[in-house]
Amino acid sequence: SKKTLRSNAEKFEFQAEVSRLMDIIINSLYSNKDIFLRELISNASDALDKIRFLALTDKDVLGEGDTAKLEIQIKLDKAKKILSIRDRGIGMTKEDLIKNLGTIAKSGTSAFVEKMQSSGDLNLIGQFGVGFYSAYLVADYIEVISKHNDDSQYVWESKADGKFAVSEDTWNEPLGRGTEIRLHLRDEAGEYLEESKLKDLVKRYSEFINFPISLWASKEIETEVPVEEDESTD
Ligand SMILES: COC(=O)c1c(O)cc(O)c(Cl)c1CCC(=O)Nc1cc(O)c(OC)cc1O
Repeated sequence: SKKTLRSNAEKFEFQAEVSRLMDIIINSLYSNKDIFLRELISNASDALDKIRFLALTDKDVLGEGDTAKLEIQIKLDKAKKILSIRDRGIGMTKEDLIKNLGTIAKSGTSAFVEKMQSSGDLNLIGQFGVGFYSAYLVADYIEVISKHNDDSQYVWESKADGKFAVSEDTWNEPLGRGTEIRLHLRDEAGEYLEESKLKDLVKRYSEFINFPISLWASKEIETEVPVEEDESTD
């Protein structure tokens, strides 16, 4: 659901081409919205490939314990209507977040936008390196939390309204290393919080992925907090 961007965050404008792409995606009548998960799993896999390649020459980059587990975790939070895709890939520094997710469109972006405009076909979005933005097919507010070995943890956020914000992450659980894409789903995208649907999609899109993908549904325990009686102040 829509949120206001964090007040103390550094705010940026999307590069025009990227902004145009996002508008096309959001207004497209493209019906196969499932592709967003294929794109995010593919990005996670690419980021895991990058850190695994670096680890071939420098074992230390992997860290120890959980950060050494090269895997993808998908979490459903029905209460908050948030679908998260987390990987322990190479992650992004603050500069990477700003560059990769908003200011510098990859060369293919305008080519893809032209093609997409006429064909209406979003299916090839991944070939142009801008598959991330397909997540706006199902989410109206996205947070990207990332931790790279060379920087502290940052949060990128945007409602695809022309701007995005980046702030140092002092409130989320530390990732150790990698990226978590937190999709605040649109009201009409509730199907992506159903385990059966996600199991089916993960099976379909993980066929050629070389890393384990686990699916978690967070059980929101409804705790009743007794409303405190007003203390009678005499
Ligand atoms: C390093 O990639 C990531 O951290 C990552 C991830 O682990 C999962 C994801 O869903 C996404 Cl979107 C990312 C970021 C991937 C990305 O955007 N890469 C990228 C790299 C570039 O060099 C670039 O040049 C402008 C643009 C990019 O989008």
